[in-house]
Amino acid sequence: MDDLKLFKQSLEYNRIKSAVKIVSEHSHNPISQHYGFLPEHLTINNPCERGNAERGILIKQQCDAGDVIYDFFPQFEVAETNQSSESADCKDNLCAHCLKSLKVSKMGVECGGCDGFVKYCCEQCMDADLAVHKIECLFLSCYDFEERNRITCVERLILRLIITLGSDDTLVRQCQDLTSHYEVYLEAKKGQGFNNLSPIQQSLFEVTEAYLAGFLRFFGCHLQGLIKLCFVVFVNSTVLQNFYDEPIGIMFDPFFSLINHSCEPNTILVWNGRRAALKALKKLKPGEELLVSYCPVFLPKNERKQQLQNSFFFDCGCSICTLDYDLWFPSKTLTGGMEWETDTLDGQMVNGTEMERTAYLDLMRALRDVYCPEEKKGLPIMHKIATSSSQLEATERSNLSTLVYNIVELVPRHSWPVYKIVSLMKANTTKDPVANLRFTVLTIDIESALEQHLDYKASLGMALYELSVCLLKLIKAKRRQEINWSLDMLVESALALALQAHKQLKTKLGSSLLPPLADLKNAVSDVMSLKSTGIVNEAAAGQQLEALSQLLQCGVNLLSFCEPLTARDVAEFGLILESASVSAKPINSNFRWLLQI
Ligand SMILES: C[S@@+](CC[C@H](N)C(=O)[O-])C[C@H]1O[C@@H](n2cnc3c(N)ncnc32)[C@H](O)[C@@H]1O
Repeated sequence: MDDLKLFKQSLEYNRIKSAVKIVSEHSHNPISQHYGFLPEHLTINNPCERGNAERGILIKQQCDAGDVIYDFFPQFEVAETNQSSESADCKDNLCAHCLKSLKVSKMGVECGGCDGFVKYCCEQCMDADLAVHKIECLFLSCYDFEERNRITCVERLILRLIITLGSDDTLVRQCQDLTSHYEVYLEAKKGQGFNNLSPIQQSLFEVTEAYLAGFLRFFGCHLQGLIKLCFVVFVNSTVLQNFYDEPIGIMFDPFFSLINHSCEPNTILVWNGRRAALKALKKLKPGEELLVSYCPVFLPKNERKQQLQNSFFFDCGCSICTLDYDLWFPSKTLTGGMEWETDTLDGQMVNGTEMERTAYLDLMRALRDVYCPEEKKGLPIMHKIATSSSQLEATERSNLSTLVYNIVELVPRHSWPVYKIVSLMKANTTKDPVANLRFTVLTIDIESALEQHLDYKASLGMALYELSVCLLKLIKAKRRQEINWSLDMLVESALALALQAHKQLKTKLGSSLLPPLADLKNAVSDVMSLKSTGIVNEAAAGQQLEALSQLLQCGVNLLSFCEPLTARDVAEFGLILESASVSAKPINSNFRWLLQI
């Protein structure tokens, strides 16, 4: 009798089937019973013990920005099936158990049963994964080579979850109780099918049908439970990242799943191999809820809301989505009804009339207030820098104040791009915890960074770099659309910063000590001349992006002057640039006047 037949007659198979059935039933137990090993400083907030609308994780004690709140190995992790444009890491070069690079270990072991589809770095890892993989392997063996290579990491994670349920009662109860929103799928099936859903949800539901067909064929069991498990994974899983914040697969951890989303999160997940650390982005008081972001926070509000609805099936009710303006791009309220998405006003038109120009100026001023709503925070920060940097001359102090002021205005302090830089910087600084902390803190709060005696050169370099990366992220986000005013606005600000940074470094350090900055001036004048000639064609857009890349390189140089970067970091920066290349669209503007703000 072959292995598959034997398995289907086994006790294990029957246990899995009954676990799937239990998952589909309503839970009658208080959730806290399913999470026996909570860290002491965390608690589950579950006001009505069974409803989940307000359920989340609270911290019981105070913690500081940068502190690790929860350090864990996620219960399930599966690497991408194929290499993607965003990362070279995938299941073919990562150990399926410990996720270490197979290139480094050099002693890879392949599973013969599934023709090497699953690989490990050593025999120990293979043995540790055996209990789950022996069944996963039977499943994979039902497919030919090409079909198997189309199996996604999400499908594999659901499969591994189903298999594990057979031997883990706690997991069964947790899955029974986790939010899944699978009723959205059931209702769509009952009603008019998937036609009324957004295109992204339609394709997700179609993929779900394919997954379900495979699982039903193999396990021959309870459809309702299988559907719920697919949705438990959709709603509760998170992108698995490597040390460089590149997406390399998917992870699911039942405790981490209880953390709610906010577009203004107070925590962030940082990766180091298989280990995930949830870090505080700001000081947290006892009783405060931990919040992570499930989507990029620097997108405009309507895009964030759409992403959350498409992927997690909820309407975001976080502190900034409930504001009646868009914190990141508050154009609707402030530009008399123009929306970022549909805004066709380009630089040309803005230059066109005095009224439009004034509208944009107003927008800029308003942005300044929105980012610092409490007490126009930019001003005290400027003051603090000016008074604490006693070694600076008056003009330098005032320039630096303006510089920091601009950053506070333009970049949300918890912005993702900043975190990207930090993780890249980590490669250099992990050996030095103080330096590491210094960069972490910078991403969280400029004010407290100053208290950490962040040095002058580093802040200039970071300032420039932060804005450049922000720009590139924006280009990526706007890939399929026109490069419009918001990008130009940032270009100009980055240029202004670059010029100031260069000038101040020169004054401070003398030309002989300057890092290789010769190209900075060229980069700046390139962009400037493009803008002032007002050329409107594809080549001009391409050249501008090129000039921007150079600007970014200058940021890297400035940084490497402070802390040498590794070759890998520099290559990473190159990758960011590459992935930012857009199909060039006309750039119409001359925003020189923005520099006067
Ligand atoms: C990963 S779960 C988080 C834990 C969830 N509260 C629970 O008790 O199971 C994600 C789900 O929580 C709810 N949720 C999380 N953040 C939210 C937010 N900002 N606004 C509205 N609902 C949210 C949504 O139902 C979402 O699909």
